[in-house]
Amino acid sequence: MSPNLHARARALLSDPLTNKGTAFTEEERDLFGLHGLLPPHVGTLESQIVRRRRALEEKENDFQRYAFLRELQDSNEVLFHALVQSDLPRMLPLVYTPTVGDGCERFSEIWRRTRGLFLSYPNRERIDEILADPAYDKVKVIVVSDGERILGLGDQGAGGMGIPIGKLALYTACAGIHPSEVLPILLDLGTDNHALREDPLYVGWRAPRVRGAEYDAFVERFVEAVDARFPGVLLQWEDFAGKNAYDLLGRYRDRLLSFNDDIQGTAATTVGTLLAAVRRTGKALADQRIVLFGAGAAGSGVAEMLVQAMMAQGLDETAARTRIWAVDRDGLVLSDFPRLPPQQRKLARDPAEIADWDVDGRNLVSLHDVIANVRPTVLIGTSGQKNAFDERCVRLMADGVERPVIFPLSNPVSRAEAHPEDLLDWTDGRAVVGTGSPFATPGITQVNNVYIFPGVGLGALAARARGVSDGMFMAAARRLSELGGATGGLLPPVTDLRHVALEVAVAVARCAQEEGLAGAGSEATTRDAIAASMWAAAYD
Ligand SMILES: NC(=O)C1=CN([C@@H]2O[C@H](COP(=O)(O)OP(=O)(O)OC[C@H]3O[C@@H](n4cnc5c(N)ncnc54)[C@H](OP(=O)(O)O)[C@@H]3O)[C@@H](O)[C@H]2O)C=CC1
Ligand SMILES: CC(=O)C(=O)O
Ligand SMILES: [Mg+2]
Repeated sequence: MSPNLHARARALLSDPLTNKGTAFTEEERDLFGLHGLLPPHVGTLESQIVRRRRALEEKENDFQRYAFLRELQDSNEVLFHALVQSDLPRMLPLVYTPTVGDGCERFSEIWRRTRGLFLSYPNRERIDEILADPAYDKVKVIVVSDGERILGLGDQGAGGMGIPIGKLALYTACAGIHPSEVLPILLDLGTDNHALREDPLYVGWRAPRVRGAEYDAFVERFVEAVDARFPGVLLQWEDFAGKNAYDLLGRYRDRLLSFNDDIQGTAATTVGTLLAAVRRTGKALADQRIVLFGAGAAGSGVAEMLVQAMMAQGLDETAARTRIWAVDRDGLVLSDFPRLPPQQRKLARDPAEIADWDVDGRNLVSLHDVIANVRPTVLIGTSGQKNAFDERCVRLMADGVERPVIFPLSNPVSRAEAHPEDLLDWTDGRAVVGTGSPFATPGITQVNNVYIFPGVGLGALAARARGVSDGMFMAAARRLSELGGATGGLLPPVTDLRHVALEVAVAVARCAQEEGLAGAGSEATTRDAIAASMWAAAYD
């Protein structure tokens, strides 16, 4: 065998996109010179899944399982995805929330091999050069984060890379985007997490976060490089802190095929689930009184889409806004607050409206005060504040509302505003409960943007859309709201996420065409064509 063939054999085995491990056939072993590098047994993908599943379950805890799965992904992508797809309810909590939260916090501890791109501030002149690698020629979907607001865990610096990796694993699992077509990117502009900067194991750039004009210039350079290198790519902004999340979405949504998952994906998931929930409670969305706790990127996005959904049910904008109360760090958001972020201005209430409220809070109008005076029918948490929905608030809300709808959406589990079992207990089982992360409590729904983003991305790509509009997210929310019925849940179970992504994709592609953001009636956007384009894990 020539030295070239030896080198190629090793390259084949060490590239996770080409490695098949023991599943290389005898013919492939002859052809690629793999004899001796593999044990003699020739296995199948199915037998490999059994072996890896056994090893996975022998790990002591979920963090070890997460690390095991990450290593598997870095050594054999087909096997990793086949294992994930073989049992989504078991695997999703390991590769995604809640365990991905530990994965980000302990990213430096388990970093082993390259995956995706770290674009660090000191490398800002090299972005084009880094993206030029032919290994990325097929890339269609990018998920990018700067690691500043990872789930409800705050600034995780370079460790935030766990999120783009996890989200893209779901693009493959749910929307069938081939692993060679996805690229996780972490913009490493430093971290303000002092413990990380002082940790000798930290793998990121040890500097305070770059902010202001330099931050903007860096992101601009990144966007220009992406646009030039990957025309038509879909870019998902993920887990940026509130202000940057809004600024970047506003600046780039018309320049790149892009969306912010925390603002728009979460909104569509929540509105879709609420539309399904209110159908069950028998009262229109426009007749609900909705309290949002945590008016950052996710909460404000949810509020704006709720306004749109209520307007579609006949309310005018002013009336729709009167159905929503936003509570943030300083209590009920009021228009006379000195420093209101732009996304909260439209949500702020006039202090005159609450002049005759009975309030406990001394310096602020607390969640409890708002519940006592508003008597909400729906309570949504996007605050990252563990146990903020306490017994006193929940019992008060449930007093007089037959089916209180309560969604503690913050991730991971350690940041959830309430435990679903407590919510059911305090409401005598009457609450309609949705959580951001999975819980074992029967009868609750996981309300997570994984129900939306894979389908939105797939649909936008299939339609070759020029942008991702609010209308496309509304179409996604409406389609999602129709999918749960058959199974008795508000949303379909996690086992159906591929079907959900397909249905959402079809709705999104049609909407793009109707709105003139994509060519009309393309063959590529029929349900059959989109389904046929979805890759299922199997060896070539
Ligand atoms: N289920 C799902 O699909 C999704 C869930 N989420 C979850 O939502 C949470 C928030 O995410 P995101 O909106 O992007 O983050 P942001 O930081 O943008 O928003 C959080 C908001 O909560 C506010 N807040 C902080 N402390 C309190 C408090 N004690 N009481 C009331 N409000 C408070 C923050 O104020 P300040 O800025 O002053 O700290 C901020 O406005 C996270 O836990 C995330 O995991 C997000 C996206 C999707
Ligand atoms: C689910 C998600 O995107 C988040 O918690 O940030
Ligand atoms: Mg997110």
